[in-house]
Amino acid sequence: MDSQGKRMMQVLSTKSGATTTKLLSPGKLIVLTGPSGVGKGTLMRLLLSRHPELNYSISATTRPPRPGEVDGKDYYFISRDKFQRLIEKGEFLEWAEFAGNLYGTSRKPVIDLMKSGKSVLLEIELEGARQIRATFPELLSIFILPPTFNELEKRIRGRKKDSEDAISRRLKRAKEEIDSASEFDLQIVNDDLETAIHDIEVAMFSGKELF
Ligand SMILES: Nc1ncnc2c1ncn2[C@@H]1O[C@H](COP(=O)(O)OP(=O)(O)OP(=O)(O)O)[C@@H](O)[C@H]1O
Ligand SMILES: Nc1nc2c(ncn2[C@@H]2O[C@H](COP(=O)(O)O)[C@@H](O)[C@H]2O)c(=O)[nH]1
Repeated sequence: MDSQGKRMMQVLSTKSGATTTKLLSPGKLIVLTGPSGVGKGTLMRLLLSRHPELNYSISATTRPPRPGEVDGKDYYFISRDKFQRLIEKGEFLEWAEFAGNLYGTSRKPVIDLMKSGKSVLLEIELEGARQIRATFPELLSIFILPPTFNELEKRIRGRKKDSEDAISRRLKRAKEEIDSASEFDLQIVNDDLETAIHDIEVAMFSGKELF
């Protein structure tokens, strides 16, 4: 088996705590989307730590860094002018305005990873997910839902990272986003974190295009 076709062994944890050996085929694109605060980032970090063959693309944003966020690790924090220039040069695979800031996925790193047979996980908002789905119809797209709207609000507030203005913009947008959940391949409720991870893993490892 050559490096492109090499299937990597992966241990898939199950809800019972038992493990099963699974193979994730390379060169796949998986998109996690859903409202702000639903837990996409938390799920993505867990998936990346458990499945080293998955790759993450660091997004660019015009949002100022939150305390503790690191440029080049959490995001590339850039000015609106620079972001606009990158749009004009066609450097983004997708980009969108969300709650007053611009966010985008750089084209080259994602395409290079996929060309070299690596799998890529993107964690992006609704408009960007739609753009990616139009470009790569074969992708696996997963919409993460909160157990209730009240719980979503509790999570956004609980992380204490956003201003009141940002929280209300995000909650307003969340209602519209949740109404679009059925556009995506799968809808997974992030109530119990381990159950949600398990459900995503099942989709990743048993979807026909992922085997
Ligand atoms: N299953 C869960 N149960 C309870 N709390 C959770 C769960 N999943 C995530 N959280 C918490 O919810 C908060 C928001 O999670 P996170 O930042 O991952 O959301 P997000 O969808 O990535 O948000 P954003 O889109 O704004 O970046 C965090 O404090 C996180 O610890
Ligand atoms: N369309 C894109 N959306 C992105 C990208 N990177 C992150 N995001 C999404 O933006 C919101 C807000 O993020 P936050 O870090 O300010 O809380 C959230 O839904 C992210 O998933 C991207 O490259 N493109």
